[in-house]
Amino acid sequence: HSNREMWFQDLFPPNTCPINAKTFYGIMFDAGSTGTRIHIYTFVQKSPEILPELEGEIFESVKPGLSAYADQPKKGAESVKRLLDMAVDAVPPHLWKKTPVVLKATAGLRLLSEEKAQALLSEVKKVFEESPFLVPEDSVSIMDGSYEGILAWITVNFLTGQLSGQNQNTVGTLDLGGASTQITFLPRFEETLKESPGDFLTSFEMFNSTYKLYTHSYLGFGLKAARLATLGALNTEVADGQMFRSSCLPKQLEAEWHFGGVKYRYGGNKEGETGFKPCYVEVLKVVKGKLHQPDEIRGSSFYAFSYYYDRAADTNLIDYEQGGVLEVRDFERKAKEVCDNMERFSSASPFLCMDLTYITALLKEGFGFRDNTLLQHFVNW
Ligand SMILES: O=c1[nH]cnc2c1ncn2[C@@H]1O[C@H](COP(=O)(O)OP(=O)(O)O)[C@@H](O)[C@H]1O
Ligand SMILES: [Ca+2]
Repeated sequence: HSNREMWFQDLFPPNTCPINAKTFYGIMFDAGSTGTRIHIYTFVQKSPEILPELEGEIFESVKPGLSAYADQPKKGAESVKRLLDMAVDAVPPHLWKKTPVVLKATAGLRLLSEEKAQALLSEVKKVFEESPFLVPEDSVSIMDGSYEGILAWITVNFLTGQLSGQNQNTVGTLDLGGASTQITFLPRFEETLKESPGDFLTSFEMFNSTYKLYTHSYLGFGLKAARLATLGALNTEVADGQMFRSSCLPKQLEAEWHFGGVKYRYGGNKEGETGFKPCYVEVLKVVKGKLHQPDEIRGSSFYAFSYYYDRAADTNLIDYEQGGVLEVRDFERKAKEVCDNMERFSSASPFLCMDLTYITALLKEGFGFRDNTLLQHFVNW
């Protein structure tokens, strides 16, 4: 659309003329703990009475996430600026002023101190305000954990057609991020509603139905945060040169790792034990008794994505493009295989054993899933 078309738009009554179909754009940043992603959406409104349709999306991402710039907020904001420059090219200039730009940060920023998180958010806000786009009130913020779970649940159940029509067979969702993990489902039993802590239940309305969902975000239980917890390095002051060791890592390994702007040195149990058994004991300390276990989920199947998907695909449990269905015990089987043959898998990530063991423990001992609970692995969006 160009300015040339505008002068005659008024001549036609709305929705009689297809030229009246309006295109507009929206820019949304997902500031995750491991990376920042931009989604540039194109919508078309064919007539004023119906909801606009999503016509297209441009996606790009950068690593690391904003929280890695905890001590350099301006540099963090620059990483956002580089992505935003793509939107300047993608959106036609005459729509810049009408195109809203928002950024929602998740667990990486939740783990930072209030001051560091705010400094990052306010530098990003400056970048937005210097851009030609529309900057709504509250455009840069940390997303509430329960909203994060609900968003994933809506997306998956909407895409699979469970929210339209009569028979709504909704499926619960499991999201394993870098710093936090979410579980969300629609309770079917009165028991679940009665037994759940009040802040685990959220009602919302959509498409003329009210949904009361069970949802919770566990901060510090994302895959990367769990690595630190297993190493005993989460929420501790790290002394200079301090070494964190684990039986979940290759014996001879010694390396460095940056997370949330902090440098960690870690390595294997040079002298001590290595393998699935001692690793499971270590990981169990991180999850045991720390999560609420709703009885109802033991037998139901769930959609799993993010790092559940990535690690399942990395180890050929599922196809990288297609996804697939797994049982909880498949993760355990794979964890044993990798942990008890670490040399063979050392070309992949040195954390593969720890990650798979953590996923197994989180599912079984954390949430209380059965060995045969089905997990449908949904392609990450
Ligand atoms: O565009 C995306 N949308 C949703 N998840 C994504 C996207 N890109 C990557 N992911 C997945 O999210 C996981 C990383 O989590 P993230 O960085 O969002 O941490 P957080 O949710 O704890 O803040 C990885 O498994 C990654 O594959
Ligand atoms: Ca995420």
